[in-house]
Amino acid sequence: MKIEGQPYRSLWWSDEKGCLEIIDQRWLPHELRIQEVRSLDDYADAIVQMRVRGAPLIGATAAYGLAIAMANDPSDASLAAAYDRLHATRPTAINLRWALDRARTALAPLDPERRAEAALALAREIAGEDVDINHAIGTHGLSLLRRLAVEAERPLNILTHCNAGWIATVDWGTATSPIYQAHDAGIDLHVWVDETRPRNQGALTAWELGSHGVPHTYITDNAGGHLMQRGLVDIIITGTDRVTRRGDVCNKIGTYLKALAAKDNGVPFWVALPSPTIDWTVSDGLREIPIEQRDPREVSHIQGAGPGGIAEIRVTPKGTPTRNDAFDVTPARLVTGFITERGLCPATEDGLAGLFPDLIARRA
Ligand SMILES: CSC[C@@H](O)[C@@H](O)C(=O)COP(=O)(O)O
Repeated sequence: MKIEGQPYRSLWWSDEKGCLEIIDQRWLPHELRIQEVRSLDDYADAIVQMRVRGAPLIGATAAYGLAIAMANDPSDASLAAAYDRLHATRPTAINLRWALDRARTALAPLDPERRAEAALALAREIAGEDVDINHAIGTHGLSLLRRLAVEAERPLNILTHCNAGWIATVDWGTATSPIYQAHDAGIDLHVWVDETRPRNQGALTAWELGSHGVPHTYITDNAGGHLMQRGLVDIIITGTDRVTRRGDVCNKIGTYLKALAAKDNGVPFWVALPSPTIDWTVSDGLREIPIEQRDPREVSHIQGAGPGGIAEIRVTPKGTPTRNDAFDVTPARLVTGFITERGLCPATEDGLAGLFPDLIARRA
């Protein structure tokens, strides 16, 4: 997508510099900073610190991380250590394990001398596939939005939570891909952007949508139900960090409450789902998906841009205990359906298996 008219991806490999370059998302939406990622430590740090974030982008970054490890030392021990190091960075988004498993399966049988080149080619392939998958999600989502727009007879109001935008992926985004494609197709729409405390990923979504000229309004996390009660939300589209084979959706904290309010108000709740985000090995999202516990400081303090740069201030009394669950699980029964790269389907095991019969063999 474009920033001030110039096309960007969230990461790209520079042959000239011999390293990966990323948009360091900690500085967005205030500053566009590009960072070179060179060592395995840099890769792990980029994911842990959320310089790169969003399930698909974490997966693609990890694939490049394994490639760097193989360039430095292609031995079996190095492959195993790099896998473990990267896998330990963040626990919830399944795309991380998906990308690492795919790379390890491809690299392990190879002669070590061939691993570096093969790992880099595979990382490029994973990044390229992500772009294609997200574009296809957008095409299928566009047909859904087109139908709703005809019924709405006014600008179509879409609500989204967190940032499942192009910077959470390599390009296009998942939840935003239908929005960008609908906007580009001339559909009159407006997006309610949830703030998404504590990391305020909504500000990233607002920055993206603003750069693309998509009409939007930034709202507090608690406003969604109120807007739904007043008929001001026609559809919700979120991304996801992991979907179980029966269709439970793990996504950024607060998603569950939006789904509950949507059910109560008859608002369709759709989830944009790339197939690498399906964890076929688990069924019950509440019991089986590990929820990342992040630094309580993200709750007790807020960050923003001030006259002297980026500033952090405390919002709680000193010493107040805080807890920071980064994700929650929305049971499949609250999800209207999935928008995938192969089309739309209900949030059920049969729905997913019908679209992805070639992938269900990954079931435990
Ligand atoms: C296309 S991204 C889908 C999800 O990864 C996104 O909604 C989300 O929860 C991101 O969480 P984050 O903690 O910012 O990595």
